Amino acid sequence: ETEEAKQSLISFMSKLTVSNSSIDHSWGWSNDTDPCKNEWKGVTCDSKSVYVKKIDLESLSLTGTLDANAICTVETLTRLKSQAQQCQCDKKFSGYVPNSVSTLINLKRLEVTNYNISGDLPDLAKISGLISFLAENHGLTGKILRFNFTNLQQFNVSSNNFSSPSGYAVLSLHFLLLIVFTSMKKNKNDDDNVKKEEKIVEAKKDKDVSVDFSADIPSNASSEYKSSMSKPMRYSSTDQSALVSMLMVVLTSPVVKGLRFEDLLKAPAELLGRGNHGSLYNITLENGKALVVKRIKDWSISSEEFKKRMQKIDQVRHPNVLPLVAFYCSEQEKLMVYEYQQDGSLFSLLLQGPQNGKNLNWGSRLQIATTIAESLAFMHKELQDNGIAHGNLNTSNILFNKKMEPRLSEYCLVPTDNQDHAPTLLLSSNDYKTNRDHNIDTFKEDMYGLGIILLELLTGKLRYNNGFNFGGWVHSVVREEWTAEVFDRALIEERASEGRMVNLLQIALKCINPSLENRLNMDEVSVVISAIKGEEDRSIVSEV
Ligand SMILES: Nc1ncnc2c1ncn2[C@@H]1O[C@H](COP(=O)(O)OP(=O)(O)OP(=O)(O)O)[C@@H](O)[C@H]1O
Repeated sequence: ETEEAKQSLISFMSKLTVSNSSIDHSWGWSNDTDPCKNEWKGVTCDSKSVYVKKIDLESLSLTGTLDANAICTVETLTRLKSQAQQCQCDKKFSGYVPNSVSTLINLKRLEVTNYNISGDLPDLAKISGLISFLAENHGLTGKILRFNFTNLQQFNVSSNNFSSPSGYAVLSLHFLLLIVFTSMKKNKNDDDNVKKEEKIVEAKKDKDVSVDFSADIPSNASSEYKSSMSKPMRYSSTDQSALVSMLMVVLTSPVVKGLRFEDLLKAPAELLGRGNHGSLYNITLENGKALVVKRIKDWSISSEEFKKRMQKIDQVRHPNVLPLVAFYCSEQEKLMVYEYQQDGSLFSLLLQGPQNGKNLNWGSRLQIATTIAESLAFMHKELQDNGIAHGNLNTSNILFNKKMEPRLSEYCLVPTDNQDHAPTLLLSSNDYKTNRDHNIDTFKEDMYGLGIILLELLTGKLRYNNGFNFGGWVHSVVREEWTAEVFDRALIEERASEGRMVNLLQIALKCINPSLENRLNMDEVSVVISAIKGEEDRSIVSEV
């Protein structure tokens, strides 16, 4: 996490206590630890352990002041949950929900029930991705403003002291909103020209009070996604609308037939990550289909060139390269759309260990290495003349299907013709910084990326590790002739063939050779890795 966010969290926790004693040190929440890497109690981070996503204090039996203001700098927060037990209705908590909570644009759930929270209800309309707001049994006051969230699934502010929108005091307003039906009422507005939705909600109330929650909203995507994506979508006539549709190109995939840019805007969106190349969102279309949208950052490539590259990529298909299903391109915005892959990435498998029946034993690691090298060799061969390499090869771009077959995603995100751009994308690790060469060739860079992936598979360690010089570490271990020490313990325990592991290690070291000239090409690498795999297969057959 950033230092600022960490300090905010510490300040937030400092106002809470456990039954009049101080906070348990074993929970973390201290200056010398990191909320994600040191797994602070109650904190959940993203899969790369970089930023805080959720805070759940429900099980910690805390008392004190819930200073929600303190955590408003933790912009990545998607959930804040803190619930006093029903038996603690003497309201040991106090606090308030500040208006600045609306700066938490990624917030999806805010659940603070049974505390002694007072003050006005914050302006929830600004957090358009909110799906749950539970704040029952408080002393919340003020007016419930007109708002409408297409995403909202739960809203409970029972037993508070609100006044109605028209100003009449309403005591103990108790209602549970059930979103029963969403009707789409498309309505073009000449000023902002965004699609509008009208939601029908059913309110079950214990007092005969009607509150109007309907208001027009531009879309139901998270506000960051929505606001960023809607900028280039300002159009003011039917002609321009048609032009916008032309900018959205749906490729040959039957899964998204007829997909329109408006469908992307309208769909609920969840931020999956912010990488070097931009932000990635998971969106769900009305028909239930889940897609991911990569909103590309700072790619100074002409629209024409972008379109050409995308169409070229579409023509070169390999079963282990995730196909692009659509793309969008305007002067301001470039988007790439893929199907959502629910079976995780190589990064998460290496980081979190075996999950959902997936296990990285020696056989599967060798299979993954062989498949990636083969698919890259194929793509490089087919796209050599067009100068299109993957450009961003890393373990989070290797996604699995149910059978644990790897697929490369985001092929072609880096233009080879833009030398100014390429180095910044590639300088994300210290090991590369030390070996950088200004004459970047993205095909060779793919080779470097593959080398690092092979090292990660062999060592079980991840390249991205706070200033850790991964490549340098491997080199030093090998130089000192401690080769066996470099391998993942699990592989040694499994009695994987040391000879074949050393052979693969040698290939990896060749791939990351600082001298670009001396690196092999992908076809050569693929042949050698397949040979190691063939040897392994034969040894298994002969053992049987
Ligand atoms: N099609 C997909 N389906 C499901 N998850 C995906 C898909 N593509 C990427 N992801 C996952 O989403 C997360 C965020 O992806 P993102 O591309 O932003 O990460 P990154 O590769 O580190 O960034 P960048 O490519 O910009 O350097 C990663 O964990 C990645 O594995």
